[in-house]
Amino acid sequence: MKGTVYKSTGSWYYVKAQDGSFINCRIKGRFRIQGIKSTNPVAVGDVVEFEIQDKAGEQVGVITDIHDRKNYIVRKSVNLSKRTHIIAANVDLAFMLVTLKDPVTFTDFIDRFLVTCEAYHVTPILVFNKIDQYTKQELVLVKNLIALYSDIGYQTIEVSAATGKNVEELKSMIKGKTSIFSGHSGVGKSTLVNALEPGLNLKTAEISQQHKQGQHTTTFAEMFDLSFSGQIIDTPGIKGFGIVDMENSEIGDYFPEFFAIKGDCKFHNCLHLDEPKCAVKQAVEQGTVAWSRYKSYLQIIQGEDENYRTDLYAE
Ligand SMILES: Nc1nc2c(ncn2[C@@H]2O[C@H](COP(=O)(O)OP(=O)(O)OP(=O)(O)O)[C@@H](O)[C@H]2O)c(=O)[nH]1
Ligand SMILES: [Zn+2]
Repeated sequence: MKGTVYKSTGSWYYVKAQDGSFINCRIKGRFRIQGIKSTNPVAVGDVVEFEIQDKAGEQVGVITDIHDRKNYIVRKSVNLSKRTHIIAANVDLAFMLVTLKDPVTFTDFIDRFLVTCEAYHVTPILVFNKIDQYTKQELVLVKNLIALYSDIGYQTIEVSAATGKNVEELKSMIKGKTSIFSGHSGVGKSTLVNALEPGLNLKTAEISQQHKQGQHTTTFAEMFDLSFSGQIIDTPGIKGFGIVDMENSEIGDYFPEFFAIKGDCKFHNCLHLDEPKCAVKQAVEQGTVAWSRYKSYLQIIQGEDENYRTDLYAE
């Protein structure tokens, strides 16, 4: 039988069958997926084949096969092993909530998210939340950022989870799709999702509270059906996505505006660093490519820490 994984605890998988019923499944003993060094062979969002077995009068599912993934999102494993943890598979849209204050979202964080989405073939959408809380001056900064990213070709939307502004528009974007929401703690993920689907209480708040108390909890993603069709994957405790398994030579290609002009670089394998006659660096100098984007690129290529801070908004 075919089904979709809605939840996993590491040893159990909660699978929704095509008839809408849910079955607890285990993985067949020596079941492994070739070519993926991950700590979890099956993830939320995976489409799987399973068999029903009768164990002491109880029906238990056994996952026997996994269908090809359209895409998957990973993060580095917490234990620093070289293996990765698959957060979710078969994701259509990845939303990142951005706020310019309370908390501040810096452009390097946005850019890392976008690069990861490019690499994993997930469509990113930048959601500028808390649009109700900005002064006129701050709104100018928001508009500038929106212009920057929409010029590159990214979808953006201004919303207010508090006042409901553009929540209906956002709803029409997620309708019928499988979406994932990320962003710094406090950007309003839970509030927004509750505005989209009242009653769907995501665990994000609860988990970050646990972090504050210094507890380490292993958290697992979970998928929820939306009443107006579509699914949201809740990923407790995940602010952004890690950049893993990326060669320096491919990072530039995940900046669409760099990719578009790299044919004009003197060297076909230009890394846009110190090479002469680099079209990307020229574009940065001329202002047609944003300096903040180039700066993020340098940070990623130099492997700087994700929490590296810049104060670009002050410029
Ligand atoms: N002014 C304003 N406040 C908002 C808006 N959306 C959320 N908030 C407030 O921002 C705070 C954080 O919101 P949450 O929904 O808990 O944020 P979160 O992203 O889920 O945070 P974590 O659970 O820590 O990841 C709360 O006090 C919300 O009431 C908004 O659109 N406007
Ligand atoms: Zn170049």
